[in-house]
Formats: sequence, C-alpha cells, structure tokens
Amino acid sequence: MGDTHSEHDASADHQSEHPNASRESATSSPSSADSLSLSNVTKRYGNTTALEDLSVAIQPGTFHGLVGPNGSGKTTLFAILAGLTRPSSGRISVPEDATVGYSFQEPRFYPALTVRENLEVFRGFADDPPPDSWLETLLEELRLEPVADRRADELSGGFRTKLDLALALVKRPQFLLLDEPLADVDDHSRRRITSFLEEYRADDRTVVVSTHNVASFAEQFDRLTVVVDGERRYDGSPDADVVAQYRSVLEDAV
Ligand SMILES: Nc1ncnc2c1ncn2[C@@H]1O[C@H](COP(=O)(O)OP(=O)(O)OP(=O)(O)O)[C@@H](O)[C@H]1O
Repeated sequence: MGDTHSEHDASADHQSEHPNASRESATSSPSSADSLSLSNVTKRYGNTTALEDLSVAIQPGTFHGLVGPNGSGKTTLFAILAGLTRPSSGRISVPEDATVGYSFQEPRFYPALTVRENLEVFRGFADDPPPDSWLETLLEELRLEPVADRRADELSGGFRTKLDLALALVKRPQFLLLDEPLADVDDHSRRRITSFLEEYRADDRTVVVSTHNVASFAEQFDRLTVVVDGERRYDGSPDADVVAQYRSVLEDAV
C-alpha cells in the first residue's frame, strides 16, 4: 500500500508548497497508507520553534481532536497538514488523490458576494463539482439559510464562522481540517454543527478539529492529540481520565 502514498520530504528541494502536489512513492511510510500523517516534523519561525519533532497520523473515518493552549502550535500543524506551510524538517505523507478541505481562523470568503454566491464560486473550483442539493444541505445544516442572500461582509461573527465552515465543506473533502470551528457560534447552532460533522465523518470521511476547548467536542472525538509548546504530549483515545489530566493545562491559557 506504500505506493499509493505521496510523501513530502522537507529536506528535499521540492518546488511545490503543497504536499498533495508532490507525489512520490513512499518507501518507508511510518503509518498506514491511507492516513494523512506527519513524521518528526519541526517548524521554526526565526528563533521560535512552533513544532518540535512532532509525529501524528490522521486515520480515515475518524473524528480527530487536536487540542492545546493558545500558541501551542496547532495552527502551524494545520497549515502543514493542509500544505500551506512547509516544515523546517520532517515528512508529510498524503494518501493518493486525497482531497483536503480546511477552515482556519482567517475568513476566506469574497466579501461583496452573498453567502449563496460564495458557495457557488467555491464549488466552481472543484474538479468534480457537487450538485446544488449539497449546497442546499450546507445552507440548512449549518444554519445559513436565513442569510443565504446577504452579502458576506454584512454577516455577524457567528455567521462568518459558519460560512467559512461551509466553504471548507463545499468540495466534500476526504480530510476536513477545522481550526476553532465553533468560534462565536450560538449554542443551538453548535449542537447542529457538531452532529452534522459526526454524520460527515460516518461516511468514511475524516474530520480534524483544532481547539483549545476540549469540552465542546469531547463526545465526538475518536482520537485525541494534545500539543503543548510545540510538542506532542498525548496521542490516543480520548478517555475521560486523559481529558481530565490535560484539562487544567488546556484551560489555563484560555
Ligand atoms: N508566521 C509566524 N512568524 C513567527 N512566529 C510565528 C508565526 N506563526 C506562528 N508563530 C509562533 O509559533 C508558535 C505557535 O503558533 P501557532 O499559531 O501555531 O499556535 P496555536 O496553538 O495555533 O495558537 P492559537 O490558538 O493562539 O492560534 C507561537 O509562539 C507563535 O507566536
């Protein structure tokens, strides 16, 4: 199965910043061939080490939580998984033909277009555009229907978060990376969105949520990775005692 993988070796001189764009046969994959994984990744910004020798494998069909205090390196880790940033050293492994969708804390929508127009434009970027019914599902499930015809720059914070989430989902990616997806979202929408993401995962797709608030997703996570000061402190099942052990570490910095 190793030959179905692409690998991205930060020590090699690749032209592309995106690991998906660099497809090579894997000869020594550290994890199963269908996972999205990082091996011994270090990322430095000048004198700051954002990630230190970190390895993690995101398995298909899981709801994977990535938690840590603010500044622990979660956004950097996501940017590397999404292919937006290259590590200083280490390897990225991406399954052949995997699609990766992401929503970071920076909004990506077109401000002068309506919510619906934004979805249509982003759908147009897909190699295999989804049908209208998928756009309607997103509007409904993410509680965006009331603002579907409103300009994106006129939305409140919670609706902006939901629009960004919808844009991450519009191509129905196999790996969905969400950085604090519930920021500013009201309680009712939170419940609806978490259950929608759970259903999405059930269809052999993968949802990775980065957050400093483990409590809001504790019931959904199949696997939990805890990152503190750029280092992996835990990677495994999200047992209650593990969550309890790290809760004070995570909440101290909130
Ligand atoms: N472009 C950059 N240039 C310099 N330092 C950076 C850059 N991006 C991140 N850092 C530093 O790297 C460390 C990790 O930052 P990162 O944003 O990945 O953490 P985080 O866990 O996502 O935090 P937050 O939850 O606050 O976004 C921090 O010390 C941060 O200041």
